[in-house]
Amino acid sequence: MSETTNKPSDFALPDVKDLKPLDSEAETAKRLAAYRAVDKNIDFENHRIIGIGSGSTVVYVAERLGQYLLDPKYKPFVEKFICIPTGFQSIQLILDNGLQLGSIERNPVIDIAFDGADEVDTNLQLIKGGGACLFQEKLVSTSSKKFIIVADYRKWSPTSLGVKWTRGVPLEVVPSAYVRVKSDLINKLNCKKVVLRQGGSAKAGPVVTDNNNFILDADFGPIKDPKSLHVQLKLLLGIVETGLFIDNADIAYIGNSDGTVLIAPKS
Ligand SMILES: O=C[C@H](O)[C@H](O)[C@H](O)COP(=O)(O)O
Repeated sequence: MSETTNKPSDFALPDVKDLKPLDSEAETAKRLAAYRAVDKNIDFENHRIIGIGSGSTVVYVAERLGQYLLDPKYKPFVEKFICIPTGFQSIQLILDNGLQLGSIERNPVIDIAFDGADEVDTNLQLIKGGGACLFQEKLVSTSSKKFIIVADYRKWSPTSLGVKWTRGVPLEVVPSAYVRVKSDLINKLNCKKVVLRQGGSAKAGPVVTDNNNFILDADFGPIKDPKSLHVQLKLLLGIVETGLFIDNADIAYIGNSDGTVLIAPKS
């Protein structure tokens, strides 16, 4: 029987620099950040449990891992990886790229996790949850020995959080408590504006998270002390988790439009 020419051993892992640009500068920058983060941080011999986040940037993390899986040199390692998802979309990314799906219940300690962010400041404090996935993302990222952010240049804030991401801090709330939380945010925490996130044209009524909760977007303007705000928010009854990820990320890979990557380690 003759061998096909398209067998996996013909696969050559592409260098991100050699790939054609995508439809927009931002999309190309996302791919660059994600590929570079995977290339520089995966330890094929020692990593086994890998966290895969949510959103449009982490798509390229899963894609890159899928490419390693096709390369005979890396396949024996990557096929043993157990990937821990942060939500429904993340499960699909893992499966679509041929990776092995695991659960955080079976694998409560994660070697390394990758995720996107809506805003990243110079201390690597983050706003996340723009895609309504924050609770499971935080469960995975805080269970990881190393947590890596991948993002494009629009997410990097050299001043403070709340400057680039102006839609407000995403808060996952128990549905029956959303009116109470809204009122507490305004009256107790001087929040400027709170919006119950809506499904828009794709769904009549509010967004419902993977945990069957609602999302409130709470605008505090520029956030001087994200840690203290996070602690205050957690004291309000009804808030399950906040989109402020504090002292969690170890390093951020920020793709620039000129083809460079800003690598920001935790200080
Ligand atoms: O809820 C969504 C997540 O926190 C995402 O990781 C975040 O919104 C960044 O998404 P993207 O990579 O699409 O900008």
